[in-house]
Amino acid sequence: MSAVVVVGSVNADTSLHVARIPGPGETVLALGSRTSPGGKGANQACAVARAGARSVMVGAVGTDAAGTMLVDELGRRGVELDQLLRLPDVESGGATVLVDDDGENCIVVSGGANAALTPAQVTAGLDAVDDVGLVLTQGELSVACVEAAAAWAAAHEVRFVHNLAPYRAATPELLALCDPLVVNEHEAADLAAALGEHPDGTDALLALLAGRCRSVVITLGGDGAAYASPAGSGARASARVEVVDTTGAGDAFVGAAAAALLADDDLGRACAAGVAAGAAAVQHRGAQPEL
Ligand SMILES: Nc1ncnc2c1ncn2[C@@H]1O[C@H](COP(=O)(O)OP(=O)(O)OP(=O)(O)O)[C@@H](O)[C@H]1O
Repeated sequence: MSAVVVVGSVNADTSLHVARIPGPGETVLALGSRTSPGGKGANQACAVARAGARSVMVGAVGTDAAGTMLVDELGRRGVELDQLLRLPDVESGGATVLVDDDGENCIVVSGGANAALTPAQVTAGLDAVDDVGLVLTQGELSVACVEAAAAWAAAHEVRFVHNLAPYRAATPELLALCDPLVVNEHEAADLAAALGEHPDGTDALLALLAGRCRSVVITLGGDGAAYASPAGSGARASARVEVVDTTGAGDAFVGAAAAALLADDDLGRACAAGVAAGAAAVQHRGAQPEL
């Protein structure tokens, strides 16, 4: 059975619920806290599995207790972990997530084992997976690891999907392989600015990025998502739902959309699947639903 292989970060998330997110120099008391599996790669791998597709994780955690928790939790969520390395002498990656009463968040990520992963380990991990149907990456691994995954996908004629989150500079060569590039509105604007352009509005942003990538998706928060590809462009609206916590909404979108693309859905149907998963994600606390 063909797999979505997620080459990405795995973090232990500590989520702190606060009345409001503090400014510089301020201290606030948390109203509650919980530790759960996170990291954009792991969140997306879980979303792929939740969508019913075969999901394989290529990445790294430490040999610490957090690493053991992460392996257990991802396994329980149906993600294949044979290529998730346990690296000695390095801590597992971690993120501290502040979520306020309005569901807004603010996140600090510590790379740990994710930052120690090498491009050669990424390539070896991909080589070891049987029947890779789609390679999915995000911006929390090193640029060199993402480029190694993209190069592997190109060499093996496998679809490459990149979620440029968090935003960072991307080469024209990497962008040209993305099918699609998935970005939110801020990441899209940052990317456009880096290309020396300041297009006004989503349609202009889509047109600009579609010219640099094989296809592009811009997620629009509560408004859903818009897409453009050589086969056509369009938008998928989100259902109006009560927002509890937006953490991981983008990851839920990307994982569900990748699972749909693996099943040969077109980009419009993949966006519809992503929007439905994103709307479900904002209705629970944390990056992933409790099991
Ligand atoms: N308020 C909302 N109501 C319904 N759906 C939402 C809402 N916010 C986000 N979503 C869903 O999640 C998807 C991704 O959201 P968004 O565009 O905010 O990405 P993001 O900034 O990467 O998210 P995050 O960083 O919070 O995980 C949207 O396309 C939509 O489907």
